[in-house]
Amino acid sequence: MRNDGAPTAATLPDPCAPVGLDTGTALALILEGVEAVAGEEAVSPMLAAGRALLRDLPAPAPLPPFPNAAMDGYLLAEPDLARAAPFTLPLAGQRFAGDAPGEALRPGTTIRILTGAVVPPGGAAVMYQERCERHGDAVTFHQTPLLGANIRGAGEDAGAGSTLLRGGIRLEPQHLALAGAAGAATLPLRRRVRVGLMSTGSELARPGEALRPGQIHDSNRPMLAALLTAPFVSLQDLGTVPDRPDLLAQTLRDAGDLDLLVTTGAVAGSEADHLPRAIALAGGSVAVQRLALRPGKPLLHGSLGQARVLGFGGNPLAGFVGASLFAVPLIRALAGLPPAPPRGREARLDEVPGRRVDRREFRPAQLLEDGADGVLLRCLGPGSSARLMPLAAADGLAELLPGEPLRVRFHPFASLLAGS
Ligand SMILES: Nc1nc2c(c(=O)[nH]1)N[C@H]1C(S)=C(S)[C@@H](COP(=O)(O)OP(=O)(O)OC[C@H]3O[C@@H](n4cnc5c(N)ncnc54)[C@H](O)[C@@H]3O)O[C@H]1N2
Ligand code: MOO
Repeated sequence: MRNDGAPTAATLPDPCAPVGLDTGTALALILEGVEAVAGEEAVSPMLAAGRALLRDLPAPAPLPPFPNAAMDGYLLAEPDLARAAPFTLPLAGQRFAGDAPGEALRPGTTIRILTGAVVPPGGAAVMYQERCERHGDAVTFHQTPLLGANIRGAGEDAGAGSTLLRGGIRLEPQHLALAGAAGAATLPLRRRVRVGLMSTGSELARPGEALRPGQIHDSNRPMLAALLTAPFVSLQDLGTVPDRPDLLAQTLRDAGDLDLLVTTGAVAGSEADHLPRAIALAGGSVAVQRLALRPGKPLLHGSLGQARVLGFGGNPLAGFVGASLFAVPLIRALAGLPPAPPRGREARLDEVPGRRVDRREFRPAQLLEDGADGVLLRCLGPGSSARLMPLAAADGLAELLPGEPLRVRFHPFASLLAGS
């Protein structure tokens, strides 16, 4: 934790110091002691996609609950399955999906039955209609079905009381079909992770506001809001706050209950970087670490009340990389999901990028080829973490590997989103 006021040799980061902490160690520190947020919400399966289920979901009844037809056709009783086709039977009724089972099927008769309709007692097989011919009140069968043909048995999918979904899983469409089939009006979900987003900098004007000399508009909050949005996240926008410890501290005090505060700017340790002090004024405790990472060398990490705090450098690409490497795994851990830091895919570059550093480095990259010969990328832009146009034109980030001129790992943008 550094103090406000004039910088001293002790408070300024030393540019000649060894490159810094590796990102794996930094993530381990960030995740140390993190537990999934406590608190439960009952949520309709219509709105539950992408969130963690807290408890096992048992089947309240067998699935399907009754034997039913798997095809549109005609129902036969067991004694009639011994007949040699073709043979003709009188039509004794009909069952559509949603009808009650009704009377038992009498041997020597057939009934019209549609897919999903209850098979009444005595029904032994459905012959699908393509092998039958109806003439008024009689049906000729051109094929004899086997016992049980085209009948879905009660409980064949799941028995009553069996576990349909395990607690802890992230609910995807395939799981929600089962939750729907079980008739669950709501599911017990972990409450959303509350994430606050704040940009710091006296140079930042509000959206729609004309720029005064020396001002720019905020790129980081819209970008981070998009990166960190997920079904299991509730975002709170704390806005842009000038480099003043009192205003920063007041904003933090007003923020309410957060699980994670994500900030950008004011981490390099200059005399205008008041964020660590403001967090201390608001009752928190943070430290700025230097990482072996570009962009994103300075990283602020600590806590404020119940909330974890992560602060990234003000340059937009520093925030992009920091959020992808640290904020997304932390949010996932808080949401009770595996933190899964981005792994990327093997790829190669079409040419050696200039201005490389010997540490983990990320560059905006365009996908040139993705075929049998692997993934070929081109780095865009001059490698400046302030440039936005190369980032917007890219398909993802290329992770340059120390000592490897052309071999990289490719992180498509979609894979870096908290909700991916
Ligand atoms: N002498 C040194 N100077 C700098 C170093 C260093 O190691 N020694 N590191 C550079 C790197 S790398 C970064 S990243 C930044 C980190 O500095 P801060 O986190 O204190 O960020 P600021 O100074 O507030 O801003 C840096 C840069 O980014 C612009 N910015 C800030 N917020 C936003 C925003 N929300 N939207 C768009 N742009 C933003 C800001 O205007 C500055 O241009 O320090 C370097 N300097
Ligand atoms: O964090 Mo700075 O943007 O490394 O380049």
